[in-house]
Amino acid sequence: MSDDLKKGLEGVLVAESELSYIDGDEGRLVYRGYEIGDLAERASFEEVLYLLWHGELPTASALSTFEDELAANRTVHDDVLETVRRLAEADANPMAALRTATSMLSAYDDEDGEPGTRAEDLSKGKRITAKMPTVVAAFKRLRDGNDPVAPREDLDHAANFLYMLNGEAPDDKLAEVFDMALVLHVDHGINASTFAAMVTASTLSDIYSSITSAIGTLKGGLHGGANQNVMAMLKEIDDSELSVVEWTRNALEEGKRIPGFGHRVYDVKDPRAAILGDQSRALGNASGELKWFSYSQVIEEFMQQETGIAPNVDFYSASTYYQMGIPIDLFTPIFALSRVGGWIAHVLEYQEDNRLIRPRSRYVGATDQAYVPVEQRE
Ligand SMILES: CC(=O)SCCNC(=O)CCNC(=O)[C@H](O)C(C)(C)COP(=O)(O)OP(=O)(O)OC[C@H]1O[C@@H](n2cnc3c(N)ncnc32)[C@H](O)[C@@H]1OP(=O)(O)O
Ligand SMILES: O=C([O-])CC(=O)C(=O)O
Repeated sequence: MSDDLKKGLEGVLVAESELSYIDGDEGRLVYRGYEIGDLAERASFEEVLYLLWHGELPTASALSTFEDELAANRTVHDDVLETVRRLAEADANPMAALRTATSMLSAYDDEDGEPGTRAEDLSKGKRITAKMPTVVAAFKRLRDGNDPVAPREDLDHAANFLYMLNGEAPDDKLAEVFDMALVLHVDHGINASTFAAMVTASTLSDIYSSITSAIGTLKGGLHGGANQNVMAMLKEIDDSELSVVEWTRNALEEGKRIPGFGHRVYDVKDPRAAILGDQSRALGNASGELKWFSYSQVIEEFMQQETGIAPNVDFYSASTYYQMGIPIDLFTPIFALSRVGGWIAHVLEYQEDNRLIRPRSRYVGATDQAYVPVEQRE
């Protein structure tokens, strides 16, 4: 492979950004100058959304207005709920259902501005961000044979989602852990799904199209879909006769990738994995069942020793969400409920100085072929 061909666009710079800084050697992540650890511990998801979209942390009154605006936009149109019901009855993949419903939401967003402008994309982006949790929670409830629970405006984004999912308001601790997870997942440079959103936006398409592209891209197992695969692995290990180390060693010997490990940018442990690992351990301690955290820790140590490959964000989010009682196939939709904030932020930033994104491939196929009519082909 020659030097000018960057398979997977590795290391290729496509934009300047003030949104998130990643130091892959030190394991450091910063949103607009603020360390991820500080934000995870001290800021709410709404505050971080505001920071990403507006460039600075909100004042108390700006935050309150912003929270109210999001909360007032949580309800989704009955037609969309009806489609979600059909998708649930058809046992659709939850990410596919979210992708379809998010796309459908655009038909009921009657703001008629100019796509590709900040005003239009920000106001629609707020509505998408407000409504996606309602879609995911409704899908889960309908799939379980329950009616959807209408959103509550008096709860914050994290607590309201758990309320709509379970039909009862979460205790403060669970709401806090979930809010922290939303903060940790909201942005991460030009990852694959963010790039997908930017490619779509760069054609001057609309923000619903960008978010729909991004949801489809986040779904895959090499990206956001890995969090579900991590939990499936932990459960498979639990069901097997093998020790955690034996299972992991066999998987590596069979040439399998261990979900939740490795990263295009980090050479060391993802800082988000460290924070989520603490949450996973704390939940295990609180319930008295440390199995899922312990398995994860053994895998991490073994992977470090055998391969030097460290965990990424998806590794400990899996056991964290599982211990919160969240169904495994909702882990990636939950990632999307957070990352939508980053997708919107990058679209807004890129469109300040938009240029169509259009890379090239090197043609290595045949040339000078003579066309043969179909009846003469053998
Ligand atoms: C939110 C997120 O998207 S975080 C990432 C979530 N994805 C996963 O956890 C899936 C598992 N991880 C992977 O498949 C990869 O590490 C990726 C896709 C994340 C990054 O891939 P790339 O940057 O293309 O790395 P690449 O595929 O070149 O891997 C480099 C080497 O590490 C190995 N490697 C990378 N990840 C793993 C893994 N999880 N398990 C075992 N080996 C791995 C590869 O086999 C390769 O080895 P080789 O050079 O001997 O062939
Ligand atoms: O940055 C990436 O390539 C993947 C990732 O960790 C994320 O999207 O959060």
